[in-house]
Amino acid sequence: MEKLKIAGGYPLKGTVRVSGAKNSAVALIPATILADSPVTIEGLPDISDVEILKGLLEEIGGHVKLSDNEMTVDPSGMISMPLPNGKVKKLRASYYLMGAMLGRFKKAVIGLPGGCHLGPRPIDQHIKGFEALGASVTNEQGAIYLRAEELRGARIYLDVVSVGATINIMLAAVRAKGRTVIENAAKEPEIIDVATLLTNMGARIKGAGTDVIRIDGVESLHGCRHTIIPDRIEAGTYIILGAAMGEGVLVDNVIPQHLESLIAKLSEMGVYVEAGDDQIFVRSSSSLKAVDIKTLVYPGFPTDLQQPFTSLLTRAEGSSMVTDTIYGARFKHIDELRRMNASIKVEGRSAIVSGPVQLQGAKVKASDLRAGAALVIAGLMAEGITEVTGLEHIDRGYSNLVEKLNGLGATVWREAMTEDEAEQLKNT
Ligand SMILES: CC(=O)N[C@H]1[C@@H](OP(=O)(O)OP(=O)(O)OC[C@H]2O[C@@H](n3ccc(=O)[nH]c3=O)[C@H](O)[C@@H]2O)O[C@H](CO)[C@@H](O)[C@@H]1O
Ligand SMILES: C=C(OP(=O)(O)O)C(=O)O
Repeated sequence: MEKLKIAGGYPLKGTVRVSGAKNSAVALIPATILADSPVTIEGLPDISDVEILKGLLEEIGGHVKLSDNEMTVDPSGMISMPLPNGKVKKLRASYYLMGAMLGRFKKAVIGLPGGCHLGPRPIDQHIKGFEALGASVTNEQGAIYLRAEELRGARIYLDVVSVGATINIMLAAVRAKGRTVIENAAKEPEIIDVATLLTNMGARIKGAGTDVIRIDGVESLHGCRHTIIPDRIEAGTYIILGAAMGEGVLVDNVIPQHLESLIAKLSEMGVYVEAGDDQIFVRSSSSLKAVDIKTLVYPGFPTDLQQPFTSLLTRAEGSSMVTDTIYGARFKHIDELRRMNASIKVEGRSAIVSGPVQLQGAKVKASDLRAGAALVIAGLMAEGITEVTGLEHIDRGYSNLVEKLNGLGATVWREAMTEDEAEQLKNT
């Protein structure tokens, strides 16, 4: 087991290149199951979620090659192998195996997913969608059993705007008979990316990126080549870091339109942010103003940037309110930030940050992926050395983090934990 050590307090400068989007990758890879010939995806991030999905596709008989961030999946030999346990529990997005395997084989057994613990994360809307398409869905000892004689297009209104349910229903519907209409669909850029791949595979999808998606089912799908979109959350994390500590940080390979809510909030704080075609330049300021943020579905402020943004707010003058309307309990990073001298109160779905304070290095633990990002940013802002444990969460979503940070002039390194430290961590 390893920990991350950060020597904080130094300004950052230079260029950082953003990798492919985790939340696209984890849907694009299962989507390849639906084809009958090889699919190649370019620009995948070096993250554990991608490795785990590769292993899962191999378990069901896929031939998968992954090198230089490019994955080619030959799905022709795949079978509907039950996956009730094991790797499926290591990530959230294993739920996309349900839609993709149901779409291709009309049956699937998939264990309930893992992923970040952000409070309750039900999948009732996914199940509602599968049932509307004609599947019977049961939960047996923690695994979801899906079976259908045939899948028939249906009109499905999502009671909750859900990224996962929107994509999962698309996956199940592309090879169903007739037309499926998803109403109140999520509009995140990753949904458009998945629809683009499926369309290149021969699917007929209209309206991805709006709240009504129409899918006309086709008999079969074929292989193709697809380039993934850049990760707007990874980009946002480096932009926030640039806003906190940057003497001039250029974040390269971004789609600035995906980050408008973040850019607006940073400008309101007094951060210098300039968006180019596929780059964003950011420079901190000696005094930052407090702002309130409320997370919302896209194009609102992303919940996945709420935790990293909270670290930045510790430097702002005054009181900032952070409200998470998507995950009301996504505040496990706050106790750790307090250990680092932050002054933050949690009241219901909101955290109130008082600043400015000078953060101090400390030993902290990442409870989930973006809590990890928040602590890394805090460590870089802090005086002294910070040690972050729980790296398995951070490795789910940040490609080559140490190299990218050190490329900006940070001093960050991974170190093996002693046996005592590893034992202590297990008991916390
Ligand atoms: C792999 C992936 O893409 N993960 C992202 C995805 O997660 P995920 O797809 O799991 O998140 P959803 O968009 O589905 O969740 C949004 C909200 O709807 C609720 N809900 C969701 C589904 C459902 O069937 N019933 C229900 O009540 C959730 O509890 C949550 O409050 O979108 C989240 C919200 O942008 C991001 O934080 C995650 O990074
Ligand atoms: C919550 C996240 O991921 P997941 O849904 O994969 O757990 C995230 O990326 O911040």
